Amino acid sequence: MSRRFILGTAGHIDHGKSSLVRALTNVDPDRLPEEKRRGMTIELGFAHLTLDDSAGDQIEVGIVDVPGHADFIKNMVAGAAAIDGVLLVVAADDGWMPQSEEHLQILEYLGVRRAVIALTKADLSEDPEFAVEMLRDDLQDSHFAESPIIPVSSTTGAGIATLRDELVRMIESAPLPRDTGKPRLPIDRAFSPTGVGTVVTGTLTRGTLSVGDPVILTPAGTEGSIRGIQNHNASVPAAEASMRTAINLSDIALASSVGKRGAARGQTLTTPRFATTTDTLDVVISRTARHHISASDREVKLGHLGHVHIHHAGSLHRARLVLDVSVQRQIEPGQSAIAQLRFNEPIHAFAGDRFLVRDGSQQHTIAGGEVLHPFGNRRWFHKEEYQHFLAQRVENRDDHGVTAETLVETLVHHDKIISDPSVLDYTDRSDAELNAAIDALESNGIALRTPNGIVDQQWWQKVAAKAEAEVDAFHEAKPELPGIPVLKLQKALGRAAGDDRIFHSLLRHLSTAGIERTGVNVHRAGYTPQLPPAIQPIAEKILQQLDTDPINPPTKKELATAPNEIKALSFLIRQGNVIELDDKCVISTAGYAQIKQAVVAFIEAQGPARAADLKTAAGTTRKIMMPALERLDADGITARDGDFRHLKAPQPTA
Ligand SMILES: Nc1nc2c(ncn2[C@@H]2O[C@H](COP(=O)(O)OP(=O)(O)OP(=O)(O)O)[C@@H](O)[C@H]2O)c(=O)[nH]1
Repeated sequence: MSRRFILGTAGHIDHGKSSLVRALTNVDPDRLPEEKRRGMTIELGFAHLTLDDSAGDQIEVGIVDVPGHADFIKNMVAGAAAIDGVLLVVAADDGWMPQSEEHLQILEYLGVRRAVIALTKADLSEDPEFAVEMLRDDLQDSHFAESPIIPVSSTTGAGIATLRDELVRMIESAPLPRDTGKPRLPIDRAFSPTGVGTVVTGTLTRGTLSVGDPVILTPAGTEGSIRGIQNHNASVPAAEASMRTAINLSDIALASSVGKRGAARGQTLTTPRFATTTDTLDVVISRTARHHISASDREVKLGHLGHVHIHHAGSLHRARLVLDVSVQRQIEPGQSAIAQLRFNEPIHAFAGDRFLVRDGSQQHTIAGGEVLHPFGNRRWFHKEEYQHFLAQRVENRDDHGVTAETLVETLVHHDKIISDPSVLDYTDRSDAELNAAIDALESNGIALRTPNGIVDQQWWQKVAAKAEAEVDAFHEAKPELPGIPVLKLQKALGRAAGDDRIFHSLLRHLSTAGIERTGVNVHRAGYTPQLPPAIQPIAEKILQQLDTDPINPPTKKELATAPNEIKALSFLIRQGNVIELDDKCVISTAGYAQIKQAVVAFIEAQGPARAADLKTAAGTTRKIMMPALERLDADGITARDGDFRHLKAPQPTA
């Protein structure tokens, strides 16, 4: 299989980027009539180059030619957001210019780490070697300080072969494209050729998209599916990570015809699993301390509550910058800071995404950043624990953002419960990487998988121990009750029980410690309620009083008024020794049986009867008979028909 690489171009206007791409590929990347007329690149241009690697295999290079003019920085960022390496172009006759510097800073901010520098128009330079030396100075204190500098001329063809060799070397030294299985395609162009529907183009940064896949445009939230895929003008069944591709969409129109819900640059195409948007990003922001930084750029303030423009994955958003003012109110050149970006509109972002910060007037590129947590919490941002959570993320990063283990560990430490592990979907880490991280954290005693989420293991054990202690304390304090009511236990456990699904997991976990739930109560397995010794005689006395004249028992009030008497009577009712007829009357089981027998005998002999006749037959009072009959109805012995009760026919057994 041939290797793929997305190469961006960068450099000051008229330094010869487009000519160089043409010399390398024989494709003219300036495709707009206006570009031809004005002789400069406005939109992103795309070309395709096939190189041979050192083993003779092919490398498919997608070239994104970005505009050099200062007015078109937005387009430049859209192109640079998805590139694997850069061809930085500097004209030998002009040297390092403002957009050479700005592009270099943008590339650094966006995390581009591989470059070949082309010193173009070498034919116009009297001393190309001196020009190379000067350029080396300009690149000092940048990530590209050691990158190869190749003098070339697109006019004479000099140096082009060497440049190709250097490009191959750079590509071979780069890691293979990563596939996290999380497809995202930031759209750089959207158009609607007659008879074909909507076509979008872009670089699929991760994952795979296949013909027929359901897709969603984010942040618009418009659903559709993939009708066709092209790569370098040929139809393919699927697009893979790091592939420049054109996708023909079903059910998604162009933005111009359906307002903001349609396809346009700035939207990202993804699958429904990854379509959640956010309006608050927790980030780390850095400002360069380059020696070339201009005085006017240096003076731009980047402070707490300032308005900034954020370029991210080809889209541009306004945001409010929030800093932890206990640490700093400003980010000066050369400084980094944890910050929160608050947007007024939804944005689609993953942890690990890079972005560019430009000032409110869009005149200056002032900083770059990386997303630490895509679902920031505005209320918590200033809290110490939250700052700690973010600081840990800053410290444990690699080229793809926060490491998988830190992503999980910091989240369980801070939240204690990840009840919705799908937040981990929004990271530049595959499911396999995240699962391996969770396994490692489980074996280190840090996290624990429960059926309903991932929890902080130590905290979970503490909560489980507290729950056990609550159950035992309840049995001890109220041995006559079957167990602690669920709601009471939930309240005692606070946050742990706030999420019903997690509380459910906790109860399941507790079953291994011999704790069970029956109905609304949680208790030790096999627990039998019993009255405290001091109350037992009271219960016996109540039973005696009820047995004296079983069908004409004393009322509840007559039986129990003192707290211990009430406790004893409630216990007898719960245990089934005494039947509660209504809120005033109780009766012994023997008394109820007598009434039942009298009612059944009377109706069998006389047919359906009125309550008054049944009361006389049973020899009790109306006060007892009325609720007793309702109870007999409920028990399926009798049934009511107007003023009459008849016996309920026994239900056929199945
Ligand atoms: N002599 C000479 N002229 C060159 C060379 N490369 C480019 N040019 C000329 O320089 C001018 C600008 O070249 P482009 O390739 O359009 O420059 P660009 O960097 O793509 O410009 P933008 O895309 O608008 O930023 C054109 O007139 C080219 O003919 C070269 O190697 N030698």
